[in-house]
Formats: sequence, structure tokens, C-alpha cells
Amino acid sequence: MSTFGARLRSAMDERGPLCAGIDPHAGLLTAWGLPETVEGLRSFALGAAEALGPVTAAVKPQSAFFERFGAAGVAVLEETIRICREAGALVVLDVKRGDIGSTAQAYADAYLDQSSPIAADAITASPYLGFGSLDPMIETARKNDAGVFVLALTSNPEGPQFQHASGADGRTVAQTVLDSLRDANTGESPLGSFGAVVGATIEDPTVALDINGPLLVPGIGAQGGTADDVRRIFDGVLHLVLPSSSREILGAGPDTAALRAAVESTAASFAALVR
Ligand SMILES: O=c1ccn([C@@H]2O[C@H](COP(=O)(O)O)[C@@H](O)[C@H]2O)c(=O)[nH]1
Repeated sequence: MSTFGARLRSAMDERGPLCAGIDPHAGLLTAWGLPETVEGLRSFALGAAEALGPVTAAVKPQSAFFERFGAAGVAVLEETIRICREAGALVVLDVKRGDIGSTAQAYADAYLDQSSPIAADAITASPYLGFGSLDPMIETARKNDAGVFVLALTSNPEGPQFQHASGADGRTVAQTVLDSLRDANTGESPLGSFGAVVGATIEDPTVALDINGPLLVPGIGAQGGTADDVRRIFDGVLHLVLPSSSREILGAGPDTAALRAAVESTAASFAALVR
């Protein structure tokens, strides 16, 4: 198997640069005519996976919306991941894990070791125990041709309080994360496997985003981010950008054709930025 970065590069080039989120919000279950039960969750998530998996470069299930139904919800998450991967989409599992190294290894074993029942192509990780605490995830990802997306400049308004703070060397926390990712991606071609999460809603894009790895960009659509924002914030690194949109695309469902049309038009608007 090729590296996660190489697989993602091919998928973005072939299917268009878009990650479609699967976030089974209570309001979306209702909008799709489904009950707020684990059966409703299963119909929603599997319907979304079958519609989106064959047409999007990447799919990003949000673990929280599955976990809220307990073990039965996690079983639906495993099924969702399997369907998306079998359909050819890369699965970025949004779990935002981070802990001391020994526990980080257990998270890596759960989500990145490809023999695990809940393995994904990549996960999201939180660096707030120090970037080095993520080493077990980075090393397990390397061994398994998987990837890790680390929070750098998140799309929520509270993020700058921590992410813009400066350390002893004068770099912001966000820049330290980005620099560490660039180091992890050294020598990788066509794209490293270690990405950053940078929102389409950030107000101060004065960071070096050239990490030779993917930039997962949430905040599109429901949070107000647009293709114009992406063009402005990511000028010079647009080839690294993997825009991510959940509610706006899912709002087109449950009809499969409508979901795919939403994916196609969103992906086309971002593909136009890199031409
Ligand atoms: O900075 C971040 C990091 C992660 N997210 C997640 O992405 C989706 C966004 O959903 P939308 O419906 O497209 O707003 C959601 O799962 C978040 O947890 C983010 O928004 N910002």
C-alpha cells in the first residue's frame, strides 16, 4: 500500500479536493425523517456513506455523534468506516485524540493499526499535551501507511486564545505545530501523511502553512467559510488544501443524487482555485 499522503494526493486529483463530513446531528436526523435512535443513526450514516463514499476523495465521520449512542453507536461508526473505504474514499476519523505518550499509543493502536476493527486511514489529534506526546501516533501511522491531522488553527472563535500564544522562542503555538508537521513530512513526495487542521474562518493567517502535507480545512458552509476565504487564507499553498464540509452537504440529503450533486458542486468550486 502507498502512504496516506500519496493516496490522498491521488484521490484529490481524481475526485476533486473535498472531504465530506458525516456528522449525524439530531437536527439532521429529523430533517432526513429519521428517529433519534441508534436505528436512525444507522440509516443516516450508512445512507451518507453509500452516497458519499464512491464520489468524494475523503469522508470525515465525526466520532462524537456516534459515541453519544454508546457501544451500538460505535458499531455503526465501524460499519460506516468500512463502507466508505470499500467505496474508495479515504476515511479521516475526527476523534481529536491526545494524551500522555503511553495512552497516545493505545489510541494509535485503536485507530491507526490496520488490524483494529475501528481503523481509519487517518485521525485528527490534539497537540495540547505537547507535540512530542503525539509521537506514538506519528510512528504507528508511518508503520501502517496511515495519517494524522493535528489541530493548528481551529475554526472556532475560542481557538486563538491558545493557538496564538507565543512560546519562549517567539513562535506561536500554531506555528510550532506547523513546523513540527513540516519536519515529520521531510522528504515525502508527492505529499506527506501528516497534516494540519486550519479553519476557513481564521482571521489571522500569518503563519507558514507550507508543511509538505495536507491542510484539512473545516469551517466551510455552516460555519461561514467560503471558497473566497480559502483562496485568501491559503494563497501559495492551495495545492495542499483539503476543504471539509459536513452540515452543508448533509443538508442536501437523504436523496443520494442530491448528496452527490452537493459534493460535485462543492468540490468543483475548490478545484477551480488550484487551476
Ligand atoms: O477546527 C475545527 C476542527 C474540526 N471541526 C469539525 O469539522 C466539522 C465541521 O462541521 P460543519 O457542519 O461543516 O460545520 C465538525 O465535525 C467539527 O467537529 C471543525 O469544525 N473545526
